[in-house]
Amino acid sequence: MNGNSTPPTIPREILSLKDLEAKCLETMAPMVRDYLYDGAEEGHTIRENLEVWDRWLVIPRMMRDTSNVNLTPRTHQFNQSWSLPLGIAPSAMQQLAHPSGEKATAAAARSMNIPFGLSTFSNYTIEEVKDAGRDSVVGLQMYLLEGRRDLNIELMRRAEAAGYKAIVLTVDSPVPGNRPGLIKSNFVMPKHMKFRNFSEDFGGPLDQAQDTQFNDDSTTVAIANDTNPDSAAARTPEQTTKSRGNQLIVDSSINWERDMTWLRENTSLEIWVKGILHPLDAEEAIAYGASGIMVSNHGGRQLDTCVSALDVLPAIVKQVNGRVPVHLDGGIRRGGDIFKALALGADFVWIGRPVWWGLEVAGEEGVRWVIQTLKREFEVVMKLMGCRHVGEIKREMMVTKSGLLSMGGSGVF
Ligand SMILES: Cc1cc2nc3c(=O)[nH]c(=O)nc-3n(C[C@H](O)[C@H](O)[C@H](O)COP(=O)(O)O)c2cc1C
Ligand SMILES: CCCCCCC(=O)C(=O)O
Repeated sequence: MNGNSTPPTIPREILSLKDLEAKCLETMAPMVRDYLYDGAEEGHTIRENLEVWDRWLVIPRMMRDTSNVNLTPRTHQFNQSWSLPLGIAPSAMQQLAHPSGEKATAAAARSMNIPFGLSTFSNYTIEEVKDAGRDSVVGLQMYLLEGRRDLNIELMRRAEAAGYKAIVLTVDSPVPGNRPGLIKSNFVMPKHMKFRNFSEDFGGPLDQAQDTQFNDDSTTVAIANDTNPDSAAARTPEQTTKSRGNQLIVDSSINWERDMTWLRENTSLEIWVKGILHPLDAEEAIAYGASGIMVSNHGGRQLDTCVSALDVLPAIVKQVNGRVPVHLDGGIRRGGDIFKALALGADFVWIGRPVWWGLEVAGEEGVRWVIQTLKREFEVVMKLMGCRHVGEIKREMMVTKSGLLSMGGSGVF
């Protein structure tokens, strides 16, 4: 974190999120940097998430009077109107980047009228963050905890009471991904930071990664046995083993039938499903009552070499066919990326890591700068593309390089 005592601002020479990232890396502690950047295994999916956007080229239309452009999403999301089709995805332990952590992020989201999702593993409470972000704080991201569904129920009650709109169930993380960088840097959350949503002083789920991947003791065996689908799926949520005293463990036995039913029975909030990459999983989510779907590979942090969200988006949008909103995250760094995701059918997009760059450099102000920059870039792209509102963004405005070659001399070209 920036150690200056004067209120930090973003230096004038920083023009893009890429510049901000470089600035952030000048001061970010190596362990925090490793946690933020660490992807699964060799980082293929992280790179894919960043490169996929440039495989699509845009074909602009001219002379369409774009003097006034409306950037608001086509439809309300979480029953609210937002200034942009952009939100802040849940990410754990934001105090690592700034002492005000999730409170600063939520306040920035509020000031820009975009939504924010809070991680189960935040450093500020459901109530504190709601207070900082008010109507912008719409979702509580949920990991279902092994043997401690009582804690999940308590979190949901508190989210309901505080006025959250949705539980965002993350389905791509039955176990932490193989994250070697994190192990090498010996990542642990500093002692003075807490998972403040829990009254007990719990250890975090990433300690689990260290145990499962690199230790050779009896605990490892116990967890490995827990991932056996035959034994796990047969248990009720309450029967899942509470493996270790003070450590929160994500339930690796999560499954559609048992857990979506359990969630629907235990909360009045909307249930959104985060981490969908297959059209048939989108279908499962809808069948079990999901109010919305987030196409995501968890920022490349879980399964290496898995597809990018953008590449599978069209197939998922086709499958969903307008029944629920389809959102996307992963690798969004420019206003043009927002445009491309919408052109391929997303209703809304979310960002993860760029928020940490803003937090690190200038706290709440830095996060606001990130949102303002994406907004400004998106607006310019809309104008140059000849789109006066989000409803005018069309699939036909984009082509892949190989698609462009094969179009030579055909159709209107
Ligand atoms: C540091 C960090 C922590 C994260 N923590 C969570 C989390 O607690 N729950 C969750 O569902 N996703 C989590 N994510 C994933 C994000 O919600 C999101 O899917 C991803 O960051 C989007 O990709 P991007 O970082 O390229 O924008 C985390 C991501 C990062 C970078
Ligand atoms: C079972 C995965 C726990 C990870 C918790 C935080 C997170 O989602 C992330 O670091 O990514």
